[in-house]
Formats: sequence, structure tokens, C-alpha cells
Amino acid sequence: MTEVRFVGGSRPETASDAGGPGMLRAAGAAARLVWRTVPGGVLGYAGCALSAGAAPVAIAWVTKLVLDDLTAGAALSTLLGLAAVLAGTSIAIAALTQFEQYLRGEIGRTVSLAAADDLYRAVERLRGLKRLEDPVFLDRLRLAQQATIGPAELVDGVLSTARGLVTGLGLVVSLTVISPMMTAVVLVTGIPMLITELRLSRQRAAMTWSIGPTERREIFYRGLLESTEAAKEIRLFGIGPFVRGRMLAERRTADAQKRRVDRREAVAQGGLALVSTAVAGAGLAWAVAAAHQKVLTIGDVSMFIAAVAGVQAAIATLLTAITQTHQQLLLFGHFAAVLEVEPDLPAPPDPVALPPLRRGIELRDVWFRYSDQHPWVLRGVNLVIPHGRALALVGLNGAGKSTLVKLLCRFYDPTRGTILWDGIDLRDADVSTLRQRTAAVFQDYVEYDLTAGENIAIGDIGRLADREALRAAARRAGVHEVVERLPRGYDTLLTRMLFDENDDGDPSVGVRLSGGQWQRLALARAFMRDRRDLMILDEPSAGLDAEAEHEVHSQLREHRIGVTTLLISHRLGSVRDADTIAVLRGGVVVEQGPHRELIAAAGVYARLFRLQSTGYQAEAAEEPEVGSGPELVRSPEASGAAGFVATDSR
Ligand SMILES: Nc1ncnc2c1ncn2[C@@H]1O[C@H](COP(=O)(O)OP(=O)(O)OP(=O)(O)O)[C@@H](O)[C@H]1O
Repeated sequence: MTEVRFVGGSRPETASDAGGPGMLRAAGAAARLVWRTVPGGVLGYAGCALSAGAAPVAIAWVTKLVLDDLTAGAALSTLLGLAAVLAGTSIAIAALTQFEQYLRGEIGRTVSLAAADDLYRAVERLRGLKRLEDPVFLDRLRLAQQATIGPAELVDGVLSTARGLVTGLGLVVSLTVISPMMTAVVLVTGIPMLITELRLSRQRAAMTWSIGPTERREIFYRGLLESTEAAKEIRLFGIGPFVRGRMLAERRTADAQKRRVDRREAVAQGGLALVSTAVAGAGLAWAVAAAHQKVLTIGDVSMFIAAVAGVQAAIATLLTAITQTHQQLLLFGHFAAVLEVEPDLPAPPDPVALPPLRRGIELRDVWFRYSDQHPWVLRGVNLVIPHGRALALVGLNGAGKSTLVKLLCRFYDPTRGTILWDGIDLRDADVSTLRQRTAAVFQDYVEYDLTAGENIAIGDIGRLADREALRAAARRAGVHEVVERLPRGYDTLLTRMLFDENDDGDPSVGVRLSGGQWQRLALARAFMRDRRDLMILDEPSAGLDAEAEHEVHSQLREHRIGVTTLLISHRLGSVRDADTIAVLRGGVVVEQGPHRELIAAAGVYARLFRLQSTGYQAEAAEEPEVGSGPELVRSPEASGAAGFVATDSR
């Protein structure tokens, strides 16, 4: 069964409300990252950018000299010399531009790779599940991921600012030589431009943050339309138009906000463009009039035109660069926030490396809820899994069985109470040793688009190349023959992403397995972690046929002898021979003991088991071939705390 979900929830109004680090910290993080990864490239790029910034100033001055010398009747050799300087400068600019482009790409690739590495290392450092279930963190992670794609733009933004400053300053000095008053006018018009652009940039960033949940929902609906898992239901129930409608509605909502910001930008930038054009026009009229009165030379006029256009272009470049840098830094703020995120599991100051299990695991008055806003799932569970014994946990859907598994793996800490491993509180233990000592088949195991061998080796990835170990695990899970028969055996790609119907079975594209075959692979994955101290089996046979289930449980029975095991199953027939069976109901363990004792006690378990057997026998009488074992399902009468319907008792 596949869960398709989107994560919703309340979130802060702005990124900074969510505790994002300030721009300075973001800038510091970005500078450190870039300098650490490509110091040489950045120096080269800076050299190119600054030279390219100085070039327009040089060209404007040489052009002025050429024109003045021409009108003054200078010698041809002088004019040709100046023309050669002009041509040389233009060639240098062209070459520099190409080199700069290449360096930009290279810096982008290198820094982006390092940033992605840093980001996902930080995600790996989160040892629990809490953060990945937090919508605010997920939004932040998505924006941080965007930041890793564009660090070149950040470098670009900073260096464009530097280039704009060099060009602008050079031309401002040149313009001042001709007309200090005009220089002042051009510069003063630049200040409102700068303020406006910064305000627009901030508005854009706020909008990007505020549409986060909308975009997340759009991604969810789009994912449904593209997913193979959802395809069957979407087609059979004909909900394609419904999902598409929802997706487009989310897109329209986001687009409306983007449009509002775009319009504001268009109006503001249009106004600014008008002002700068008016300033340039007025300046040109003044320069022409001054040249007419012989106050300025022809060269001065050319210099003036180049300087006004150049200063305005430099201001525009500066503004774009500042805006771009500002945007990137905001994204980088999310990147830095993810890198600095508090661990979701408090790390003990002096973690204990868990020793091999000798006595057992004890849950002592364990209370748990997923957050303060959620209801209690466990309300004081007391349970012991003695070393080398098998404990079966049964209970209704939603009773909290898988939650208890997650606590045992320390994906969360109990809200109250403790879980003890040979008397050591899991909170004091090194979580890596705990995980190394645990093997598990989760109810919602993952089907990886990898080869069959890799899918098994995931249980112990260090033994990926150990073919014999893979085969042994597959044999125990009863899937070896299936894998051997695949076109490339253990090297066959198992995928759900086939391009068309003819691809199924094509080894170069991949093959598809049935649900039960996948389940056996998941079991084989757990068997790769044989000889671990704790084996957790959460519904290990849910998708198996009757024969396979029988086979798998016989295997499990045989192999769990002496292994500390927690077994969860809705099929009572498969848990009856566990050393202890515990019934979880209303957040507490209401009964526990071996099958015989519980039946003799004539309590909840006995009633349920009888119900199950009766149900199964009735069905078996009608249909003797059918029946894979007793299964716990919700009975019509059991809408309350505990109710099981029995379908078999082998
Ligand atoms: N990540 C989560 N965040 C919030 N609530 C959750 C989360 N996971 C489970 N729950 C809630 O915790 C309760 C117990 O769920 P759990 O999956 O542990 O039950 P279960 O006994 O394993 O059920 P089933 O037999 O259906 O597998 C349910 O009410 C469920 O809604």
C-alpha cells in the first residue's frame, strides 16, 4: 500500500519569523563556501570582471582622444596608434568575456556540487523523523536546494556589483571632468532607483516564502498525475480532471501573487526608466548646446554621451546585481538555516556505545504523541522484550504498533518514560550503534529503482559485492528463484518507471515485480542484517500469498530462535507461537503472555482469536481452497477501542 501525501501545517508569515539567519550570516556562509571550493576560479573571475569593468572607461577616453585629435588635425600615426589601442581593448574585452563565461560555469558547477554535498550531509545529520515531517522545514529545504543550484549567480551578483562599481566610478570621474552638475543629477536619480529595487527585491522574497505551501501542494498534485503508484486509482476513479483542477488552482493562486509583484515591478521600473531617459535627453541637449557655443569639444560631447549612458548602464547593472545578490542571499539564508538546524534528537554529551544485547529491552511507562498538537498515541506502555525471545504485538489499526517500532529505532524519543537497552536509556546511547544493532522490515518498506541485488544489499550496503550473502538472504526470503529468473539475475534493474508497455522485461530498461515479490525482497533486505541484536518485523507478510506466508513464517520462526524479535502482524496465526503476545489498546498494553495463557485467560485476545477462528472456519467450509491465515481486521462492532475479526487459526 502506498501512502501519497503532502505535508501541510501552520507556518510563520515570513522566512525571518521562521528563525532564518540574517543576511550577513547568509553572506558569510556563502563566502566561506565559495572560497573553500574554488579560490583560484574566484580570483580569476574577479580579475576578468574588474578588467571588463574598467574597459568601457578606457574606450570612452580613447574615443574622446581620437575625436579631439581628428578635429585638431593630429598626425595619422597618432590617430592610427589610438585606433590600435581601441581595437586592442575591444579584442581584449571579447576574449575576457568568453573566459569569464567559462569561469562562471565552472564556479557554478563546483560550488553547486559542494553546496549539495553540504546540504544533504546536514539532512543526514538529522537522525530522527521530526524535521522531515515539519512543513516549515520542508519549505526551507526546498528553497535551500534551489540555493545550491545557483551559487554561480551569487558570485556573479557580487562580481557584477564590483564591475558596475568600477565602470560607474570611472565614468563618474570622467563625467565630473566635463560637467560636475550633470554628474550630480545622474547620481541623484540613481538613489531612488537603488531604494526602489531593494524594496522590490524584498517584496519578491516575501512572496516566494508566502507561496511556499501553495507550491508544495501544486507539486503534490503534479506528482499524483505523474506517479505510477497513483495511476491506477486516478484512472479507475476518473479523478484526473479533479486532481488537474486542484493542481491548476494552486498554480493560479501562486501566479496571482507573482503577477502582483511583477506588475509592481513593471510600474516602478518603467517610471525609473522614464526618469533616466529624461535625464540623459536633457544632458544631451545641454552638451550639444555647449559644443555649439564651443564650450565643449566634439570629443567632450562623445565622452559625455558615453559617460551618461555608461553611468546609467552601470547603475542599472549595479541594481540588477544587488537585487540578484539579495535574492540569492535570501535563498542562501535558507541553506545556512538547514546547515545549522538543531538536531531533532537531542545528542547526549557523552553517548554510550550500546553493547550487544544481553538482558533485553524494556519500555518503562512510555508515553508518546507526535507533537503537542497531536493526541497521545501511547499512554504509559510497560513492556519487556527479553533477550533471545520473540514478542508479538497485536492491536487495531491505529493502536500505535508502528509508532512503538519507531521509538525502538529512536526515530523519536518518548514524550515521557524511557526505553532501556540492557538498562541503558536510549537517549544516552549513540544512535548509530543502536541502528547498527537493529534489523527491520517496515510496514511501509521502500521499493528502490535499483537492481535486485542492490535492493537486497541495502540491508547491509557494505556487502553489496558479496554475491553469496545476497543469494543467502534471498533464499531465506524465498525470492532467490524469482531473482535468478530475471533477465540479468541479481543485476536486473527493478523499476516502476517503465517508458512504455513494451519495456516490461527489457533488461536495459528494467522489470516490474509483483507486490508480494517486493515484500520478499524487503525481507531479504532485513535478512542481510542477520546476527543483529534486535529484529523488528512490522507486517512482514502482509502482501504474501498463503503458501509464501506459511513459508516465510516458518523461516522466521526458525531464524528468530535466539534472536530478540518484535513481530507485528494482523494475522494472529502467524504470531501465536511467539514467546509473548502483547495486546496494545487505548495506548497501553492490556494483556500479555503466551498464546495458551491468553486463551486460557479468556480475555480480549482469546475473544478475538475465537472470533477469527470462527470466521475462518465458516469461510473455509464454503471455500476450502482459500485462506492464508488468520487476519485481524476491524469488525463492524469494533469502532471503539479494540475489535478484531478472525479469519483463520491454522
Ligand atoms: N507521523 C505521524 N504524525 C502524526 N500522527 C501520526 C504519525 N504516524 C502515525 N500517527 C498517528 O498515530 C496513531 C498510531 O499510528 P500507528 O501507525 O502507530 O498505528 P498502527 O497500530 O501501526 O496501525 P496499523 O495497524 O494500521 O498499521 C494513529 O492515530 C496515527 O494517525
